[in-house]
Amino acid sequence: KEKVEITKEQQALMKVIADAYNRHQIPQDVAKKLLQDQYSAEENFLLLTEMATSQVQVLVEFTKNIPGFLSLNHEDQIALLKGSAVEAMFLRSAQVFSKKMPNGHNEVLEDRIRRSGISEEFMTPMFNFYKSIGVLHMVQEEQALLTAITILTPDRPYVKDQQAVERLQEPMLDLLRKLCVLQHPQKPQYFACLLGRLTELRTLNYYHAEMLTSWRMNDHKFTPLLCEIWDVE
Ligand SMILES: Cc1cc(OCc2c(-c3c(Cl)cncc3Cl)noc2C(C)C)ccc1-c1ccc2c(C(=O)O)cn(C)c2c1
Repeated sequence: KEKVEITKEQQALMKVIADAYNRHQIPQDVAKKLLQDQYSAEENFLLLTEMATSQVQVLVEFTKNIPGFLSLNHEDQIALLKGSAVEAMFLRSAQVFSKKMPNGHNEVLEDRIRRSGISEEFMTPMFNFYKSIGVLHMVQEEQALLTAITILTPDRPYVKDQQAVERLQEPMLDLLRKLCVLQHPQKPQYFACLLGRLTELRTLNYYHAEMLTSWRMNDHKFTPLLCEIWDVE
């Protein structure tokens, strides 16, 4: 049986990524609005839009803390953020559902998502993904690393220096593999399972593009930040 050891620099990398992940969260006043405001499809959409906008800001801050990210070519930094934003946000919202938010937030959040003008055909894959993340019971470090790995996907559209991105992603993948062996010794397939979720995430990009189109057909407005990161309007 291979003895898995986390090196000193891997411990340092883990700390940087986990701290950045924990430091950047949606402000409580935004999350709290979930329970307060009204319930019409209009209000739900506006609230989700506000949460998504806040989540993108959180994501940008987290990304800037990934060692080496800021020394990448600037256009590539933008290409990585735009290419991974939806996936990172699905990952985050899935973890929010599975981490059992306080006093019934989950039901409220689920209800608002279900009644925000998203058509049924996208609900199923979305909530299936939430469930498939939930059953994994990921620890914070795994969630943080998986998010960093998603952001550092070399083959996003318009990325010029893919090798430079691979060089940043590889140490994260190696660290996550070791972490999975140490955290889930009874599940040897756990690491492979996590990577499988990244593949499932990519399919959600497609559904999300359709969701955006159908919202826009019904004349729903997004914030400038969401328009920029999702190339709408
Ligand atoms: C839960 C959600 C949804 C969301 O986006 C909402 C949307 C999505 C869409 C959809 Cl529905 C599902 N998954 C991903 C996308 Cl991106 N697609 O378009 C929109 C808007 C523009 C209508 C953005 C962010 C959160 C979110 C994230 C983190 C937390 C959090 C914490 O960290 O503690 C506490 N709360 C209440 C959170 C809510």
